[in-house]
Formats: sequence, C-alpha cells, structure tokens
Amino acid sequence: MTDTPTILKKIIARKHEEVSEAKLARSEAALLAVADAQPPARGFANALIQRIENKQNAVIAEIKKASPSKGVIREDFNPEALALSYAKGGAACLSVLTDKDFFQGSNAFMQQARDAVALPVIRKDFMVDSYQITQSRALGADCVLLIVAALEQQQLNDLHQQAIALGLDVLIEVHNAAEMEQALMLDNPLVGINNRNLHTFDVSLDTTFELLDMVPKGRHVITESGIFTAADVAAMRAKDIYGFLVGESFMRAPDPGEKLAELFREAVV
Ligand SMILES: O=C(O)c1ccccc1NCC(=O)[C@H](O)[C@H](O)COP(=O)(O)O
Repeated sequence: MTDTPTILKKIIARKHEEVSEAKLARSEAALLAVADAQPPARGFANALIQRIENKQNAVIAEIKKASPSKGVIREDFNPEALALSYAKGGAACLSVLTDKDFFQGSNAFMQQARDAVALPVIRKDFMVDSYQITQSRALGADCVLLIVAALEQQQLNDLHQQAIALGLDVLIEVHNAAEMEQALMLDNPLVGINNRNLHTFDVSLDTTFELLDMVPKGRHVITESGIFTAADVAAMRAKDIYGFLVGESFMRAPDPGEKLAELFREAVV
C-alpha cells in the first residue's frame, strides 16, 4: 500500500466495519449463490474499448449525490431518471456510487439505475474484502473499481482474480507512478487515472498527462475526475485519450445527459 491519505484511511476503516456487519446479516456463501444466479454481466470494458479503438469518446457517466470534497452535489436525485438521461446523452457506461457514509450513495441506487437502461454499470465503492466483490456480482454490477492506494499488491491480485472469475470487469485506479507500476502487474485492459489528489482533494488533469507515457499498448486509459469543459475533453483527445469518467460536471447540470452530449459533442476534433 502506498502512503494512504487521511480521507481514504477513514473510508477504508469504515469499509472493514461495514463488511463485518454485512457478514453477520448474510454469509459470503449465501451471497455467492445469488451471484451465481445472475445473468451474464453486460460487458463494461468492451463497451468502452470499442469506442476508444475508434477514437470515439467513451464516457462513464457517474451518478453521485454527494462527495467528501464537495458535500451535496445534487439535491434532485433520482437514479432511474439520471440513468435514462445519461443513456439519451450518449454515455457508454454508468458509474454509481454505492458508499453511504461518505457519498450518500446506496446499493439500491445502482440497481435502480441498471434496471432503467441497457448500459453496463460499475459499482463505485471502496473494495477491501472478497465479500464486497461477491456482493457486487450479487447486486447485478457489471464492473468493480479497485483502487491501488487502498490495497496491498497481494490483495489487489486476489480481488482482481476473484472479480474476473465471477464474470465482472475491473477498473484499476491509480494516482501516481508507483501505483501505475502496481496496476500494470495485473493483466487488465482498463486503467483509470484519477486526477483528484486524495490528500488535498486538489484536481489536476496533469496527473493523467504525466502518467500516460507509462501505459503500454493494449491498455486503455480512463481519465477520472475534474473534467468540466470542452477544452478539458479536447486536451485529452489531443493526447489520444478517449475514455472519461465524469461526475460532478454532469450532476450539477439541470439535465445531466444533455450536459454530457453538449460537452462531448463540442469537443470532437
Ligand atoms: O469525489 C471525492 O471527493 C472523492 C474523495 C475521496 C475519494 C474519492 C472521491 N471521488 C471518487 C471519484 O473517483 C469521482 O467521483 C469520479 O472520478 C468523478 O469525479 P468528478 O467528475 O470530479 O466528480
């Protein structure tokens, strides 16, 4: 594990408590039976890669009510309506925050969004235990996020292997060069570069630009956080980055899907 920022430490500590509580309510074996009965996942990575390889914008549109850095972002919050709006606006995939204590999310939000549209969905949460991977599949997620800063290398390997075995795709998230090296040890097509510094909450798109050269052919970059303008999108596209994960900018707009279409249409160069 790299130097863990305070907020991440707090979130991780809470996640361990949540997992212990959840295990008392339902065993992992019981959850596995539910996971095994799920229909095949929707192909999160494929939906992105098809677009990226054609130099088309591949947008993961995020459903996020609140965050530790910004507090409440959107009062008028209906996951089903937001998913429909994003599908209409041209999203490739959805991201739904399921963490309750720090993001005011819920597992039900993810299921409501997924049921409303045909788009693949990533369960956006902080994975620290195999229980959560099984739980994600049981809840109907198509992909999970693994944050390198939150895991030891062995845990990262194990959770990744488990997710793939369950039919889930994985987005591996990094913030710096050391984490990128750790991420690249795994055979995984999607690498998320998060532009948000979790120590200070500062956001700099330079994080993506600085780490880009480390990414070998065959891996696909998703730039995460801090995309607000058509110029931001154009700057990424100029560096051959076509994968985007965007939350706040859409969530603050009256019609998030319309905002998506506007931001990414204008930016096509
Ligand atoms: O958003 C936060 O404040 C935050 C704090 C601590 C850990 C993670 C955090 N955000 C999760 C995300 O990765 C973003 O929701 C996602 O990249 C979208 O970012 P944005 O477009 O800036 O909302």
